Amino acid sequence: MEHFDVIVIGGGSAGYAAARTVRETHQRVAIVDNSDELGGLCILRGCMPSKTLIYSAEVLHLAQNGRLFGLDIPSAKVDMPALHQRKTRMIDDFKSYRQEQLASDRFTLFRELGAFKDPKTLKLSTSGKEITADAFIIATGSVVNFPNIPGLELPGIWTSDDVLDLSELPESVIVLGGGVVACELAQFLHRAGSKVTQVQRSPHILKEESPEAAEVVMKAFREEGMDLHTGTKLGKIEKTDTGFSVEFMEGAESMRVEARHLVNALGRRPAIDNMNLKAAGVTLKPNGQIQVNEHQQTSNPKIYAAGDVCGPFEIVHIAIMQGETAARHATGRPADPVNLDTRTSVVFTDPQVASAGIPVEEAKARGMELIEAEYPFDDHGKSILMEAKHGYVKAWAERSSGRIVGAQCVGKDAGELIHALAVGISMGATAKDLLKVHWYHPTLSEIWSYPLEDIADGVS
Ligand SMILES: Cc1cc2nc3c(=O)[nH]c(=O)nc-3n(C[C@H](O)[C@H](O)[C@H](O)COP(=O)(O)OP(=O)(O)OC[C@H]3O[C@@H](n4cnc5c(N)ncnc54)[C@H](O)[C@@H]3O)c2cc1C
Ligand SMILES: NC(=O)c1ccc[n+]([C@@H]2O[C@H](COP(=O)([O-])OP(=O)(O)OC[C@H]3O[C@@H](n4cnc5c(N)ncnc54)[C@H](O)[C@@H]3O)[C@@H](O)[C@H]2O)c1
Repeated sequence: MEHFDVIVIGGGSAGYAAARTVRETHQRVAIVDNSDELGGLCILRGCMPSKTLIYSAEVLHLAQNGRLFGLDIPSAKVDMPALHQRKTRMIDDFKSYRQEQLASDRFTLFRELGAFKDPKTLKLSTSGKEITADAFIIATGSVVNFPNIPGLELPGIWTSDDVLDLSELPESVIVLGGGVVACELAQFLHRAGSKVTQVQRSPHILKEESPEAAEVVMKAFREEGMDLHTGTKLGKIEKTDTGFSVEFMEGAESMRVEARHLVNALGRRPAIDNMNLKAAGVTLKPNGQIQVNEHQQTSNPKIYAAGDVCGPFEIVHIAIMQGETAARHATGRPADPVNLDTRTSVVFTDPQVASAGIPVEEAKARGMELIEAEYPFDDHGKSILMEAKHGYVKAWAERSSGRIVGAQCVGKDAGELIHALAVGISMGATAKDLLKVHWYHPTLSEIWSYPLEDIADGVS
């Protein structure tokens, strides 16, 4: 039986980071991955293809609104085959680099599904081979969830994978859900030229974000002409002669919408099917993700987990950090737990929603006494001249010290802008510290100086 120092199950962002980190000190590292194509979700069907398409749609949107900037652009429209080709070219490049890394002789790569036979043995699905290790790192990611909604199992319903691989423009699409995937892809489809209807259960989209932030995005979506329904309860989905219909309640009103295509963007669940985790002594959280401690150890201390399979955030840089922590701990090295108090997140809608640090409500619930300050983009020189007036920046700090504990930016390029505050939060900076920065004029970034000044003035 082949024995390894560490076996990593799953070769996506978390798994590759873990394997690379183990390999710094140990020779015998196996990666087990059963995908048809290596590379992981982020590169193949997640972050990179979606952001490639979303950026093109943003350029198109600007061109179509050329009049706002004093430009006469007679017509601008999407060329779906060209868009698809561009995306494919980019992803081919990113994935071939990752595939080379995974297939290099630094690792032993098994292209099979791994399932535990017992806490120390992994059985491979195709060859039937059994392999053992001193430690395991589970990084198998997530799969699209299909909640129990009548008709959701019908053939032809799309997931994000299908939207990201479109080479023709769909005439009309219903997008179910109001999470990050639903919002990013619904706006992309709308801007590309499809007639989009989005149906969300909660009263506001992006329920992980503040209602104030979601409100800005909802307003922008509606102003752009998207048909957005919130506060709904889904009924049944049916096939029609031309596509699909969805029945739902919106408040007390019974609604029915139709379109040629339907996208299930109702969330993802951990990819743990057929892994026999019970035999390995690995327990799950109530939401189905693998339970881990601060060093990413599962209920079996020799088995770790990292990435979407354990959460709590399905975000690629967190998956990488968790993979590195797991690998360092598994190989007996000092391993800093991932500090979620300095986390960042970005939703790539337009306007974008970006956050850093501890969310304001969470900070208050922990008993922190805060000073909060915000400033709107519609009163800021650079955003006004860029016609980017949706949204605001907001920061909050400990009242006693002025140390910034969190920040949010909703607006154009918020995902870039948030990093100025993310650096400060990660380094424990106060508002006064951040006011030493030479905030260049006129930039979008200099808008941060206004709430920072208010906070610095208010420190008790
Ligand atoms: C449409 C979309 C857009 C996204 N955009 C962003 C973004 O902009 N920014 C961001 O931070 N995050 C984004 N994400 C989330 C991000 O892609 C994930 O958080 C990240 O890729 C998870 O990495 P992972 O290593 O945990 O899992 P994955 O990359 O999914 O890797 C898991 C690997 O394990 C393999 N595997 C599964 N089960 C087994 C088994 N039993 N045996 C062997 N191998 C197995 C799989 O085949 C896969 O290769 C997006 C997600 C989606 C769906
Ligand atoms: N920009 C980014 O960083 C980015 C982009 C895309 C995805 N992601 C990550 O991927 C993960 C998955 O995103 P997602 O949007 O697929 O999932 P999600 O969990 O964020 O959203 C799921 C949506 O489906 C709705 N829903 C679920 N079950 C339902 C039901 N039975 N009836 C009606 N509505 C229901 C929820 O209300 C929610 O609006 C997220 O956690 C996110 O972190 C990140």
